[in-house]
Amino acid sequence: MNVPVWHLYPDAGQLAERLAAAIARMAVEAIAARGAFHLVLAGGHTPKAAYEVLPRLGASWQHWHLYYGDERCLAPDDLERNSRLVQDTLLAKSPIPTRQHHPIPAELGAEAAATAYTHLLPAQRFDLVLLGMGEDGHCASLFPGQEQGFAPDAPAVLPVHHSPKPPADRVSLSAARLRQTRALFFVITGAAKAPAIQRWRVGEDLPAARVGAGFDVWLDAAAWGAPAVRYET
Ligand SMILES: O=C1O[C@H](COP(=O)(O)O)[C@@H](O)[C@H](O)[C@H]1O
Repeated sequence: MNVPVWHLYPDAGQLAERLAAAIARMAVEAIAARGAFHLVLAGGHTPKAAYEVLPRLGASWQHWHLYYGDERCLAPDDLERNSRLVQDTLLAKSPIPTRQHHPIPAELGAEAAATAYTHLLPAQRFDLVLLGMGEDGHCASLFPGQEQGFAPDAPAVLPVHHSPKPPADRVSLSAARLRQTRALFFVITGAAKAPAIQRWRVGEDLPAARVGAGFDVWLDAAAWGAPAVRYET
């Protein structure tokens, strides 16, 4: 399967509500079936609205385990850290045990953090991976032209240097590890992402397209950029 399943919402607010409800539902199902919910969180600013809604809809928080698809090599409390956004939204209002929140220790530097996170990741596949997408089509910290993250023998976690988007030093899960999951949702909103979505739709080999092949893309009308055929209800 090379194409994703596109899910269109009229606006970012409705998308966030529906996404949070879907995550909460998947958590209930995973906990009932396997006793735990292993969720990989997206970085960037796009998922903020869903992270703010989720505490109202989620339950059985003691069984949630949180991981990250990527992190920026900044101090732990830096406002540009992906984990800082999660701390200020989802974690501020949901009692997920601290020991089950697994930020990437990117403050150690890219190499040391990648090694530490490799040992910390669960052996089994994730229940759900959330990913955003940059205007250049990158996802997690897998940027166009940086092939290491897509190699068949890539490690699960990679140090990333010379990122075209600041900061230059980052840590990212590889494409193969991100795809070891029961479900993967891209979350993409805003008109600035429309050109990359258009490139994805016509088959360009963007990092997001490579990771997302066969999975789901949730997007608002602005990111879709063209008249919608049908919105999700
Ligand atoms: O640098 C990154 O950018 C993308 C997109 O971020 P957004 O602010 O436009 O939502 C993000 O998905 C990635 O995880 C992040 O580290």
